[in-house]
Amino acid sequence: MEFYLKASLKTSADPAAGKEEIEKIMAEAEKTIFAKGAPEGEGAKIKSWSLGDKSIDVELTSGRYVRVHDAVMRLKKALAESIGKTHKIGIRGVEAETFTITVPSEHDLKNKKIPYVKSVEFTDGNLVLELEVSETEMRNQVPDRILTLIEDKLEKDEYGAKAEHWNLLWESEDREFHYTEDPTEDMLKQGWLKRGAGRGQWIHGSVTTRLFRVFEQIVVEEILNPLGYDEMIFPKLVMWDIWKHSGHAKGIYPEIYYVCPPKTRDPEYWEDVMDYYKVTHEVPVEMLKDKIGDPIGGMCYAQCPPSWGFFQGETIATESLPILIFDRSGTSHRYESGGIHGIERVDEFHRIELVWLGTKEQVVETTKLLHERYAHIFNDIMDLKWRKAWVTPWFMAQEGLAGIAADEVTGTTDYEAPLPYRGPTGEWLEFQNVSINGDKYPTGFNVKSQSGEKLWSGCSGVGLERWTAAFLAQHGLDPEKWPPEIKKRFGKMPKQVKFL
Ligand SMILES: Nc1ncnc2c1ncn2[C@@H]1O[C@H](COS(=O)(=O)NC(=O)[C@@H](N)CO)[C@@H](O)[C@H]1O
Ligand SMILES: [Zn+2]
Repeated sequence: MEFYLKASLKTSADPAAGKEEIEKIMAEAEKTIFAKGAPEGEGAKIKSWSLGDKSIDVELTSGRYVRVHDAVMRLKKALAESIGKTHKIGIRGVEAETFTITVPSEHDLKNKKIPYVKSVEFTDGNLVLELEVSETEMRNQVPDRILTLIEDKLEKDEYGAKAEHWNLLWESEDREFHYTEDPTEDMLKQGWLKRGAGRGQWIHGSVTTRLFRVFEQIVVEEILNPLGYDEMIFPKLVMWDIWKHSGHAKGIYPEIYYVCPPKTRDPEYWEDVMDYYKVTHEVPVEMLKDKIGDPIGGMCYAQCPPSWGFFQGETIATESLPILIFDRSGTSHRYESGGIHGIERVDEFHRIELVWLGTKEQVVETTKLLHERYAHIFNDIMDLKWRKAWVTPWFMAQEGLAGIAADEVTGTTDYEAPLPYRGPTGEWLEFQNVSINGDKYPTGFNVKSQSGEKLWSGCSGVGLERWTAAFLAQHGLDPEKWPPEIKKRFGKMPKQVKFL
């Protein structure tokens, strides 16, 4: 990997007068200003330099230490101090004439439209990127972000785009399944629910709603109350700024439902749209496009990110840690893959999101307690066949990254259940997860602790559609056949609407 920069340092006067000082600085640079912060001999190098009548022209190369754009700023500073004092020659600015980054790669880039990248050439095992950057971009680490972007792409290709990491942690004993139908088909037949007007959207009748609430109540009574979680209400319309801090802005675009505000509330502005509808009974979507503003963000996707707005920029008192909160105040929306998935994969879903925040020890301890409580629910109350696996952390997957986290503590545990109707080799359903997110969110949202110790956090998403899908797929739709605890909590079958 190589950085190359041909730059011209614009001077306020002919630099020839300072030739001696300039020569000295150039001669020593690789041992002094270009060496600081780099392992022995791995700093920036001067390929050539010369004096113009109002500039000092230089060619620099570097590896990943003391990169050429940092090196040229150090050179500018050293030169300005020296010839500025002795000859009153100022350095006006740095102009990058040629800036290239060369990265070894097996193949070309698919997307070549990268900000500040003029061209991408794939020649004999290398990607050669030609950048078009000013001093501002060089100071703002734009070349570094471009290199990171390329290396992430190459790494992801190495892992294989969707190479999800999966390591079995635990599996409950096998159970006999007396029911092997597709519960969604059965529920439709029995009128428990109906498809909504939207893609992957359902309208839940009294029975599935009751079942959601039974599962929710179990989470409240078996986990949230005993472990001391307090309920909060997290925003459900998420602004770009939140997703910038949470990292979602790196890779969430294919799956979010975008939200745009009207350009104005003035009814006159909308009169033509209303008239159009009243006459044609069609919504003039084309007309709407230029009457609504740019997307301000999207519908709730991961559910926990907006909670961080509550802690952002704050220092938390030791007595308040660990913070244990949960939200169940609204829906999450994802533009999921096409095709009909029944209720196990929908575009609009209902989740209880638990978030915990504290020192690393507190977060690890809290996570352990959670795993124990969940096991108790799935083994002793829901009588499920299930397993849990160590997987690519959800926040990496949602930033389009693959692999596993740096340390063995940070990461996501997926809880999965077999759906008998999919057959013995059918894919198991991820029905919830528990994650230790390391210091990602406290750092991302600049949350500090009174003790100064790094804050860690974790989160767990309980998907009510998923719990219901797993439970009904294994136990069927007849409450008489449900585990006693569920049957008791469910009570008498609620009355249902009779359609003729
Ligand atoms: N399309 C979907 N339909 C139904 N439930 C879903 C869908 N996507 C996610 N969920 C539920 O939400 C849970 C967590 O989603 S996640 O993306 O894996 N993880 C996160 O977003 C974390 N913030 C924890 O919620 C999943 O385990 C599942 O129970
Ligand atoms: Zn979360």
